[in-house]
Amino acid sequence: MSVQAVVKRVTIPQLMACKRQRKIVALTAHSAPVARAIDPHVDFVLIGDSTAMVAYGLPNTLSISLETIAQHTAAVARSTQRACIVADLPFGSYQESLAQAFRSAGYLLSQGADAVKLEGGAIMAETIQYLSSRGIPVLAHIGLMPQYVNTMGGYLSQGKSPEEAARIRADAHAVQRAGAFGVVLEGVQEALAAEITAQVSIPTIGIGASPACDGQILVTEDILGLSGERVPKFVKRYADLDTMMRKAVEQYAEDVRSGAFPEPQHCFGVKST
Ligand SMILES: Nc1nc(=O)c2c([nH]1)NC[C@@H]1CN(c3ccc(C(=O)N[C@@H](CCC(=O)O)C(=O)O)cc3)CN21
Ligand SMILES: CC(C)C(=O)C(=O)O
Ligand SMILES: [Mg+2]
Repeated sequence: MSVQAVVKRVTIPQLMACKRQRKIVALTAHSAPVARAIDPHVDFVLIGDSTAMVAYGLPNTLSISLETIAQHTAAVARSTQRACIVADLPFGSYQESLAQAFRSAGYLLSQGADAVKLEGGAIMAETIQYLSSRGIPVLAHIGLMPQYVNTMGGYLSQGKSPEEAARIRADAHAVQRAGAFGVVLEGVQEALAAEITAQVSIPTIGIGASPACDGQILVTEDILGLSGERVPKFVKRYADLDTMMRKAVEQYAEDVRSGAFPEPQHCFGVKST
């Protein structure tokens, strides 16, 4: 029998049980080093379609493929032991039909995801019901939905008018009824987030949605200072890794040019004859 300690991943029922007990902590990751760094500290890690923007320099999240999300999901799953793995279903991989959604979500689970996330409320209820009743846990994402950037006309906070707030409230109830294990609330005001969090029995995960939510998620590059100057208003920067990287690379370049690097300890011994 192995003496190696078996670290069990956080399960979906464990995440659900956090509701009103303790805050759920989540961050995004798409690479091994970031996944290793966040694994001990988060309840779940999201392989977000924001990878399109923060890792591939694309202008929005619309053009990242299922295959690319799958590759990053496999990398993150290999590099973590503890955190639950949630992968974003990218734009175009689930809206066409229930069969397409199951095929895409099933593929992400085969690559190491424990659950998938998809954008949409009432409009996606049938899909959420289809997947969750067939063994694929679904995290819903409502409010500001980046895959709707073209119909919204930008990344605008949602639920400001009473009609919009009522729609988001109805979306939260619809995804709960459909079987979502949780719901991401993005870019909604505190009063609405607090009301939804109090009304639904599944955990709410906020991003730009106030401390009233049952948990919080942010894009890791944003908190590390690796996503450029323009970050959403809701981001808090905890480090400036961009400056650290630039300084390290500048020093390396200087050392190569001056001959200060490599030193003897960086060289393989030359056998004297
Ligand atoms: N790096 C990164 N971080 C994110 O949080 C993120 C992504 N990328 N890509 C996908 C979406 C896009 N997101 C965004 C992007 C910008 C704003 C933003 O700047 N919003 C304005 C408010 C606009 C308004 O309501 O008028 C802001 O000032 O925060 C919000 C969410 C969140 N997601
Ligand atoms: C909720 C968030 C952070 C998301 O969907 C993403 O990073 O793609
Ligand atoms: Mg996303």
